[in-house]
Amino acid sequence: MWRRVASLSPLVSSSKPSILNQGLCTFKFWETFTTDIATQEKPFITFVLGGPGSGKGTQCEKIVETFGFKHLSAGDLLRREIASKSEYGSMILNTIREGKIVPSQVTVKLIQREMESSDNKKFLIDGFPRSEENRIAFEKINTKTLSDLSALCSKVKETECYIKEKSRRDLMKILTGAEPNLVLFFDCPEKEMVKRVLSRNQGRVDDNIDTMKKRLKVFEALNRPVINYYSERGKVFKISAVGTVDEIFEQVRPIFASCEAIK
Ligand SMILES: Nc1ncnc2c1ncn2[C@@H]1O[C@H](COP(=O)(O)OP(=O)(O)OP(=O)(O)O)[C@@H](O)[C@H]1O
Ligand SMILES: Nc1ccn([C@H]2C[C@H](O)[C@@H](COP(=O)(O)O)O2)c(=O)n1
Ligand SMILES: [Mg+2]
Repeated sequence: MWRRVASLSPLVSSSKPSILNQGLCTFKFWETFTTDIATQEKPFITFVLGGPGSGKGTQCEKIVETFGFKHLSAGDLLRREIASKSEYGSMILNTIREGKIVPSQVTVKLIQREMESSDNKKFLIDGFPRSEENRIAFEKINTKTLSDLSALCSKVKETECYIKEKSRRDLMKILTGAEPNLVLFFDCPEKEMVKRVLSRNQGRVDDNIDTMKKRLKVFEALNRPVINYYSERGKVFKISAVGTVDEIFEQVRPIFASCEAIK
């Protein structure tokens, strides 16, 4: 299970060591602290990107079946909010109808809630980040983790346990997960995406030609820069989304099959 930093806090609330046993305590504390962190399972995060109707959701189902990921579709989480008539429901509905992007704090909160309540640590985050704003907001979840850890380390110093600056930084690196492990990009011609969306038949409010035109523009203007950002960091696997579902999956399969981290 993915354990959160907060679960470590009881470790630092133990009473201050006496002068005599301080060295031993420091050693034991450090050993326990680092072992606990090292054995912590970091989430394995895959972002699944591509234009509207490129087949992200369809391929995610196959990845789940084959590799046992937890699938989190940002669009599905937002539609669930609409259906549950939550406080943001009508704002989300209007935004989706307009083919625009819902404010990041709403979407990130929904994703974060699902991640934190999942026993599965392998996540497929489908349709997110849709914009640079989304991407940066997601990174901030982890920055918060970082500052939690910073506070934790200061507390450790207060109890006179000795942590070298370098160790502290290494620790932070181990615990943070701001970046996805990899990004799948389903590359599909616009004409094909339009055809697929207009014949999807799932009663979605955005599956009509007017909204679709807007979504395609938003994809180019806001989502493309995110794909470029991760491309520059060598994280993007570009997949040709033309062909049968099985043919496309045969391009996806080797990416995960060769990935030791998810076994
Ligand atoms: N390779 C394919 N060939 C033909 N049709 C496909 C293919 N893959 C998916 N589809 C169909 O195209 C439609 C869109 O697919 P899907 O819902 O997976 O796309 P998506 O990228 O998740 O879209 P959105 O961003 O709008 O949620 C669905 O009706 C799906 O069954
Ligand atoms: N990160 C996201 C993901 C989705 N939305 C909104 C806007 C999309 O057009 C709509 C449908 O998403 P899909 O099912 O196509 O992935 O949901 C968003 O605002 N932000
Ligand atoms: Mg989808």
